[in-house]
Amino acid sequence: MNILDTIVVHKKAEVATRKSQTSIKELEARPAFSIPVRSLSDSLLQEGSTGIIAEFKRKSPSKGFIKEHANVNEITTAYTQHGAAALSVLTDEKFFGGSDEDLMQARKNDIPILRKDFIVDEYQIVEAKSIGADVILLIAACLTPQEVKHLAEFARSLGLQTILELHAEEELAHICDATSIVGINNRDLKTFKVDIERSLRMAEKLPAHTIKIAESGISSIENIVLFRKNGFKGFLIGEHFMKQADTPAAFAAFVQELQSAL
Ligand SMILES: O=C(O)c1ccccc1NCC(=O)[C@H](O)[C@H](O)COP(=O)(O)O
Repeated sequence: MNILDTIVVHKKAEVATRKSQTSIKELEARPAFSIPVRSLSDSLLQEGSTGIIAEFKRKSPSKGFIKEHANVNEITTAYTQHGAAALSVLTDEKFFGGSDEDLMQARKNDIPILRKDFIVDEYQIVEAKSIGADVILLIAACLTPQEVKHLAEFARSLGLQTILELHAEEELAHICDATSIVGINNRDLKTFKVDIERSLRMAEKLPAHTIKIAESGISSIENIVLFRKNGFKGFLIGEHFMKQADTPAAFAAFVQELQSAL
């Protein structure tokens, strides 16, 4: 079994356990469930936006530990203060060392937050809203087109936006009305190989109105300038910032350099 299949099997079991512990009614009663949702598309399309979706990521299946004891408050606050367009917080514990608590801490910041997890069930979308997320991710490689449509429409009914993550041309059939934001993952989630050109090749195939996000393996200003020239509005970056000894300072310097390059 490849890593993505392993994660999905684990996630389905985890969701079953969580459902037996906390009802939908209890999730809906949490204060964060009722707070206004921030729009990712508005933030990415805003004049002068850096477009950076800055990710808080302690470890990953491809790299192991990146920053095991990272402080979520310190890092997400610095990302926000220094110009991130949005935050991405991994909530998967087993494979990424994240937690719902990390996202709840990050919610102190007033910019859109992506719950970065492996969503296979409506329950996780209610849960995302109940911990303060504004956006969910649906990964085409682990869902059918019908499941994507159903889950994206469900997210929309709760006021949440969806990023549909694609990796291969065959997955273009997963695009639907409720998925106007599409992320192209440069990392093959089965082999971990990163190919920055993948975003550029796939971008040409997307419907014209799509808001395009390049994901994974982005580590330079040149990468972002090239993606922008090709119509990308968003850039999901985790490892490059998290692996720096001083993540807040490295992020601030990166944004400053980006702004002078644009
Ligand atoms: O990052 C991984 O190793 C990984 C492995 C299997 C499934 C998903 C994985 N990552 C999730 C992501 O999509 C990235 O965290 C995100 O795009 C940021 O990528 P990066 O800037 O390369 O950390």
